[in-house]
Amino acid sequence: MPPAESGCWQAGERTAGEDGPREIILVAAAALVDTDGRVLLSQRPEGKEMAGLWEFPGGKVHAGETPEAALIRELHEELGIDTRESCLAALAFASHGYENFHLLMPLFACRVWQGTPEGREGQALAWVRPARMMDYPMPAADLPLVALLRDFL
Ligand SMILES: Nc1nc2c([nH]c(=O)n2[C@@H]2O[C@H](COP(=O)(O)OP(=O)(O)OP(=O)(O)O)[C@@H](O)[C@H]2O)c(=O)[nH]1
Repeated sequence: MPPAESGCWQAGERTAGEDGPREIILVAAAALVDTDGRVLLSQRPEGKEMAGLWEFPGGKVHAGETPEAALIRELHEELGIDTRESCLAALAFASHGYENFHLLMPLFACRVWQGTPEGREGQALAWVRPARMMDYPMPAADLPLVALLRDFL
């Protein structure tokens, strides 16, 4: 198929970076996968930006932190579970321009952790098969990752 007729070409008439540079925010996220192949999604609580949307657990990487260390810290803080760097497998990344910032988000698969995930910050949790993730509204950055999870998991 000629490039000009393919979906990605049609979807993006604007050139990336047209609006000038935006701050790049580095966020590390996890696809926690259970023994049935379901992935844990966490609902963003009221009062936060993008409240109500379902996302992969994780959060911003602090200065001086590696993405893996940030993710281990966030999983403990948000869900009360413990995992190790050796249990994190780099799976994919999202690179997405939001209005106020550009999100760069490595996504790690994790199948081994200690503890039972619970919404320590009051957030709802759901174990979801990748094929059913379209039933859960997610941030725009995550949509390409959902397609990858369907293929990889
Ligand atoms: N954890 C996570 N964040 C995501 C995903 N997709 C996505 O666009 N984001 C965005 O990444 C940004 C950083 O996430 P965060 O959880 O640390 O941010 P936050 O708003 O809670 O900020 P805070 O840590 O200052 O409270 C948010 O704007 C969030 O919406 C995702 O799948 N997981």
